Amino acid sequence: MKTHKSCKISHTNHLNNLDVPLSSSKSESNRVLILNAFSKPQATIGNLSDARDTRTMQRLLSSQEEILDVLDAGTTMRFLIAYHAISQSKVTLTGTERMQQRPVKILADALKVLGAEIEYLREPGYPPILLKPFPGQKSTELEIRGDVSSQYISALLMISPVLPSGLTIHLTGKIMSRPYIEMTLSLMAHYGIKYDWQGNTIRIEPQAYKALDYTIESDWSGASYWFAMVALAEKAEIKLLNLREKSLQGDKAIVEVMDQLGVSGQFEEDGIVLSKKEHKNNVDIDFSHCPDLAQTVAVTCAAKGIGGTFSGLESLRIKETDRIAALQNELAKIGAQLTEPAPGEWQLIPGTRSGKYENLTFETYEDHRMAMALAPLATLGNVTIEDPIVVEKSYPGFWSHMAMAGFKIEMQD
Ligand SMILES: O=C(O)C1=C[C@@H](OP(=O)(O)O)[C@@H](O)[C@H](O)C1
Ligand SMILES: C=C(OP(=O)(O)O)C(=O)O
Repeated sequence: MKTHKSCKISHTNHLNNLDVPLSSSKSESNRVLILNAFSKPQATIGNLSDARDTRTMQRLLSSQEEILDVLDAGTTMRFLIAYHAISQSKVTLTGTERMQQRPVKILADALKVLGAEIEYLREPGYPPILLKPFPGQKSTELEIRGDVSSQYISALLMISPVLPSGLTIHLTGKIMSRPYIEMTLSLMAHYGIKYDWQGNTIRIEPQAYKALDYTIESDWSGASYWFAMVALAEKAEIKLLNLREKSLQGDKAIVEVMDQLGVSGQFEEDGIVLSKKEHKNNVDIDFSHCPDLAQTVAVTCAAKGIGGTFSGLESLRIKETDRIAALQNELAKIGAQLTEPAPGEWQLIPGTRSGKYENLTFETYEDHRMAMALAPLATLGNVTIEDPIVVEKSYPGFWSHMAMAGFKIEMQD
């Protein structure tokens, strides 16, 4: 997709008889690429994601360069730090300006306990980061906080079986984004790895990855924007393809969340059919284990006039942008407020401007999820989304799928 200044989406409030193909999961894809890199021979991966973050992971895993640029891909950065920390190569990992503000110290400190030699090239605790050839394993056990990013834990888990003495990881504090840790372990199990998870301790013995073909499911985070469109449209019945009732992705939680916001989901063999139903007037949602759904849900509540009590939003400040600040700014344009009356407790106050909109323009803060969470407002009026190319990070087909759904999409320079 070419870079355009903005994208105008013309108002459409009926979405009918549509099969949405979606992108496949970038979280599953990025893990399977790392696991495949550790396996001999490699497995065949079906339905690998077309997300830029996945394409970047694939490209960098086969690169011989000394400086690897992950762009704005957080999982790619965190997984590759662990991968290269225990390799015999000398590699620098860098990324966009924002990526250089996303913390990696907790992961790097854990890798140093293992014996890795790591240097920060600019700001201590942040990329760019230099990973020297691994001198050998110094420890078989480490402690790591579970309340900042699960990506650090997934990164350590995936290298554990190939460490000469395996690894015991003690998780401390609250465990956030837990389904992503479970996804990592389930995919490792698919590759033949045995693990033992008791309480807050995970033990993985040294063992070989065995390639087994795998087909990646559609992306539930990307699906959430379609749930939002159904919640907000006047009439809607659509099918989202290749989503399974038994999923490795925690963002499948969108089915239960949107059930309260007026969307009924019925699983079929090849996906899930969404239709409209009654909604609640107030909801109480904890996003600790599905942080990527927060923007979709906040925008949907704001536009439907539903009050929200939200928790588990801590990690939103260290993602592609400060997602709390970005939401506060953009929700204000539809008269809604996101406030924090007590630490960690958030209130979504829909305000007076829910209903139909005139022309509204939204900024996206270099964050794909801001663009895709705000786009469903086109069911209520004409909407302009700035910097539409941001969606490429996880869902490059998003605008063309919206066009398929009947929205008139005009890219503007
Ligand atoms: O492991 C993963 O694939 C991800 C974990 C989550 O991050 P945190 O664990 O930092 O919350 C999520 O927000 C991100 O989009 C993808
Ligand atoms: C936070 C996200 O991704 P990452 O951390 O991999 O950049 C996301 O996709 O919303």
